[in-house]
Amino acid sequence: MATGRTHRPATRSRGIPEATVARLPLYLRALTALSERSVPTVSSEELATAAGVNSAKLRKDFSYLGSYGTRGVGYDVEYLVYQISRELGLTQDWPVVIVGIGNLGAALANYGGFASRGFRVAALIDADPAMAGKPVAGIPVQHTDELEKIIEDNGVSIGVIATPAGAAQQVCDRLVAAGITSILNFAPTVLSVPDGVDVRKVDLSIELQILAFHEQRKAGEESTGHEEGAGAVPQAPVAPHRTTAGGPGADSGRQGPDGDVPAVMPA
Ligand SMILES: NC(=O)c1ccc[n+]([C@@H]2O[C@H](COP(=O)([O-])OP(=O)(O)OC[C@H]3O[C@@H](n4cnc5c(N)ncnc54)[C@H](O)[C@@H]3O)[C@@H](O)[C@H]2O)c1
Repeated sequence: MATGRTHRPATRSRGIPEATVARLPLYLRALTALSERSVPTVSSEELATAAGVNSAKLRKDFSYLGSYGTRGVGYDVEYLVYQISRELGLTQDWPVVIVGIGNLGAALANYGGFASRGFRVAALIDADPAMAGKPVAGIPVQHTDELEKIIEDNGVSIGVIATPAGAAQQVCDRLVAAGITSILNFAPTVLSVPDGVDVRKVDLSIELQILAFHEQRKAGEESTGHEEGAGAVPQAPVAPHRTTAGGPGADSGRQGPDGDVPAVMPA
């Protein structure tokens, strides 16, 4: 964990555990899909399967929201979408800045999923003077010289860092000094931030490494299986499809389909 990183209590001030908060986006994604198909109600079991979590855990999570469903009917999909969106703070617009508009930053800027989830890309910032003024996803890139002014003018509280690792801490420091209190870091480095600033990092290569670990275990199991026929001692079964420790579904005892647990983790 980064030195000086915010230490959040395991339970948020409103009494919702962090593990529950981390699962809310999974429920919301599953519920949004149901809503798009005009499904009016859903049982806890169906929703748990769609979200890739254990249904008892889901019911416990929803009890923190004061949502208990109706016996024999289930949960009202639209109301639950509203409740979870409100709890996650998604009923308001969150302006976001992306710093580092290379391959990844441009891909993020072009990703339509932010806007539909309440995150408006307010500005794109890059240190390369040659990029200044060039539109990416319809937004002109602005130079890092303008960073503080951009954040102030747009009331931005969430920053996305997509710079090379070597520049990330310095970018982070400037973002924080300018008033940013939440950072999503894609650069492969651990950021140090003062108390009160939340950092989440995304590292797809770590996710791949975890998959590689399981592939290796599976391959080992297969070869052991062959030996088994020749009289070898059977191995303990490999745990199916586990996530990164601490992920939203990590303690659920069962996992959903690929991609259910976001490749995002606390810094
Ligand atoms: N987390 C992941 O899963 C993941 C996946 C891909 C890439 N990455 C990381 O994302 C980062 C960007 O990757 P990329 O392929 O887009 O690189 P890139 O070289 O295409 O883009 C980096 C951009 O950052 C800009 N930049 C450099 N220093 C800066 C500074 N101080 N302030 C503002 N902008 C600055 C550069 O001008 C460039 O436009 C790298 O750190 C890379 O390792 C992470």
